[in-house]
This record gives sequence, structure tokens and C-alpha cells, in this order.
Amino acid sequence: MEMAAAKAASGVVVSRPLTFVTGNAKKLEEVRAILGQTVPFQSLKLDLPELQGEPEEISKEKARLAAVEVKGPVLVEDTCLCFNALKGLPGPYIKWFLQKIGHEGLNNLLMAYEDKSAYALCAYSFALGPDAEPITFLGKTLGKIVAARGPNDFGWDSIFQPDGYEQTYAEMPKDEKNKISHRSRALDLVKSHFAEAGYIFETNDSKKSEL
Ligand SMILES: O=c1nc[nH]c2c1ncn2[C@H]1C[C@H](O)[C@@H](COP(=O)(O)OP(=O)(O)OP(=O)(O)O)O1
Ligand SMILES: [Mg+2]
Repeated sequence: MEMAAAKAASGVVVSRPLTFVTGNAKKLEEVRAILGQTVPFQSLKLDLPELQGEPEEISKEKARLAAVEVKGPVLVEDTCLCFNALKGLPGPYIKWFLQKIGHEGLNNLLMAYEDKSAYALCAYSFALGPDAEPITFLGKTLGKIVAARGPNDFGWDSIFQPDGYEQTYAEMPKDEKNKISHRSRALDLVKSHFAEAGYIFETNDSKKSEL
């Protein structure tokens, strides 16, 4: 399907709403908090298949699949947790590692190593439609892996302590995490890109909302 994008005086009017596709409610919560005020979007709960490979490629392929499903502009995200001692693993496979071995198992993976440093990496991909090539934006936060501290309500938040902080992501107030997180850093780039392109996405109530 061809995406109609008409030039308006103030920007590019995209004739469809932007859809953020994710199967993860906690992710969506953070994206709402970080992006919500600036960029209007709707969400679609869909657990898209993820190809093995480098984070950027996984994210791009997710965007391609999402754009075909939605038939319009989509934003997707793939998050990695990378241990330096393990040359970046579990990386994109963190979801399955977490599911199978949990916080303690993830700590145990590093038992044989002195180096507990890690980084959280977020790869956002945006596609204007099913025929458009997705663009990717990366955000990274450095830290280390610690024994779980704080509420256990979002993934590996309780075992990741960002550099310069005494608290894990889980112990930090949400707005504090959202200031320094891998997710907010990647979304800053997404926001800048939308602002530069001058996109005006159609909103659900069919009012056009300017950036
Ligand atoms: O800020 C975060 N703090 C803690 N944990 C996090 C965070 N962000 C993602 N996570 C978890 C969710 C999943 O276990 C894995 C990423 O996998 P990832 O494929 O990106 O997420 P997902 O499958 O849950 O949702 P989606 O449908 O958007 O792919 O790390
Ligand atoms: Mg996923």
C-alpha cells in the first residue's frame, strides 16, 4: 500500500496514525511517559517474530513485519542486555535467558568473571509504511549486573545498576529511570528525527497533531 504523505506548510502530514507495536505492557508504559506528550501514537499488542542476528537487524525486521500488519507508519523496539565479560551476550536473547534462568541465573553466568559490567541497548525502528525502508535509532546505558534489588515488575530492572547510581533501575523512581535509560536515549533520537522530517501524524480522533 502506498503511504500518502502530503507536504503542508508546517511539515509532512502523514495520513495515518503512528502505531507502536509491542507485546510488552511495561515497555508501552515507559514509551507513553517518554514519547507521549511530544508524539501522538496508538499501540498494538502483537508479539512479532524476531530473527536471530545483530540488534539493529532484528529491530529493522520487526518494523518491516509490523508495517505489513498495520499497513501504516510503525515504531517498534528491540531491547538487549549485554554482558561485557560474555562479549555482549545474552544481548538480544535476554528475554529467553531471563525466562529460563531468572535474575539469579543471570548473576551466576558472571560468577567466573571479575568484570560485571554490562550495557542496556535499545534499538528502535521506524517505518513510514510497508514499502518503506525502516530507520533505526540506538540508545545505550552503561552499568553493571548486581544481585536483584527493588521491585520485580519489569524484566531485568532489578539486576541492572546504571553507572553513577547506587540504585538499580528497579529501585529508581520511574521518572529518574526514564531520564537516563537506554529507552529514553533512543527515543530522543526518534523525536529529533520526527521533528526534522516535520511529520504530523494523524491521530485517532482524526485531528492532526503537530510536533
Ligand atoms: O527497560 C527495561 N528494563 C528491564 N527489562 C526490560 C527493559 N526493556 C525490555 N526488557 C526486557 C523485556 C524482555 O524480556 C527483554 C527484551 O526483549 P524484547 O523482545 O525487546 O521485548 P518483549 O519481547 O518483551 O516485547 P516486544 O513485543 O516489544 O518485543 O528485556
Ligand atoms: Mg520481543
